[in-house]
Amino acid sequence: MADSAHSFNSSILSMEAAALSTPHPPTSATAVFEPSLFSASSIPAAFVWSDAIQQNIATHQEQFIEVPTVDLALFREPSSSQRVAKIAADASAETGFFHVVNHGVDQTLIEKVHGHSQKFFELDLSTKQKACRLPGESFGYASSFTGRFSSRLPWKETMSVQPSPVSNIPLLLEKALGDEHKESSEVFTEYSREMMRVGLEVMEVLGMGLGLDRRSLRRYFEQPDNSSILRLNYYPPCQQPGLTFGTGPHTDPTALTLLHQDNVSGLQVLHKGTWLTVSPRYDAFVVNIGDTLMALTNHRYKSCIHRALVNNRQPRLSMAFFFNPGFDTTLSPPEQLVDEANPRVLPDFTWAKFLFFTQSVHRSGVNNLNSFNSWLAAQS
Ligand SMILES: C=C1C[C@]23C[C@H]1CC[C@H]2[C@]1(C)CCC[C@@](C)(C(=O)O)[C@H]1[C@@H]3C(=O)O
Ligand SMILES: O=C(O)CCC(=O)C(=O)O
Ligand SMILES: [Fe+2]
Repeated sequence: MADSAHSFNSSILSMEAAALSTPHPPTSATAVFEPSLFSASSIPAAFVWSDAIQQNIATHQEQFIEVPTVDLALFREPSSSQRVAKIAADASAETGFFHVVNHGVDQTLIEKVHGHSQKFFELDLSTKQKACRLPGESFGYASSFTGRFSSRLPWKETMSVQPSPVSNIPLLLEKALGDEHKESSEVFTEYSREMMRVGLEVMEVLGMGLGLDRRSLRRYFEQPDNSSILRLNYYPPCQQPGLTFGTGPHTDPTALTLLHQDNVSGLQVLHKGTWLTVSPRYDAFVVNIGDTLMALTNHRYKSCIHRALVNNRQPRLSMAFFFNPGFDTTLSPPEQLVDEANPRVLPDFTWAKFLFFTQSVHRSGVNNLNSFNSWLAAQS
């Protein structure tokens, strides 16, 4: 169970929240994530993670992973599409992640998103808090989730926006912060549109990789009410980086994550029992299979266990686009993925229900689907 969680209060989910669970009240903030902390020689106890200490992350010899690469330009060539789909499928069935290149997203747009994200996080804390994630909401600015969780706080600030079905980007930037943030709002909107295009194309690759037709997975994500999330992550320097995590070990509950990291390393994935660093690659997106896609493929593809480390030298920025089906799309695997040898692992569910679970019942970690399955069983 979560240490504590706000109720999730989107209009779509609030009725369900009321019906399914008594939301936990927010705990009082145990530590304020303000700039003086970034140079403090010791960090507050609420940020200390025992698994970081046990695993000696401070002194551990860093190893790098050779990342499988999925080339979308080659996928578009009929003669090589099957070969590319196989690379993606093998990677997704093993560690649940790969790089995607030749994605067609303008490099200048990516640079602009980094620039506008940087500009946002460099604002005064009091200004950022004007776009604050309110109790019960899942969008807006949050520092370290103080209030939502009381221990194992992540060493990060985040800004989360929803590009569709109804975009809250102008509301969170222009309306909360002022007209001078209009350009940031436009850049994040355009980037989200591009991420949805790439997300759909990757779904085609992954569908074909299962031996199915191109639309077999893509069709779950095509409706205009898709509920993806753009989350900007900012990891300030930390003077005791071996005691904490920027983002703790977890799988993404979402369907597919398209992540772009700046040139500071920090992202690690668990590969065959070993934590390996994913070197930043500016021309590529890191694609993570999330729990929702694992469920939708009847566990053929595995959600990727990953985490982000912090360092004591420089801030790090990453942009995660969590690509999701519509809130109410029924997540029932394509029939070809279910047979006697591969019986259904999970019952049907909707992204709305799973999102509610991750925001109000369970704190996301490495075992989200099992916990969700038990919770669903207890509901019925
Ligand atoms: C639906 C979501 C919940 C989280 C944001 C998106 C997808 C990833 C989830 C998260 C990043 C997994 C690690 C823990 C978490 C609390 C975080 O550190 O941000 C998660 C997000 C969340 O619950 O807000
Ligand atoms: O910052 C990173 O590299 C990873 C972030 C992440 O895993 C997330 O936002 O879900
Ligand atoms: Fe993640």
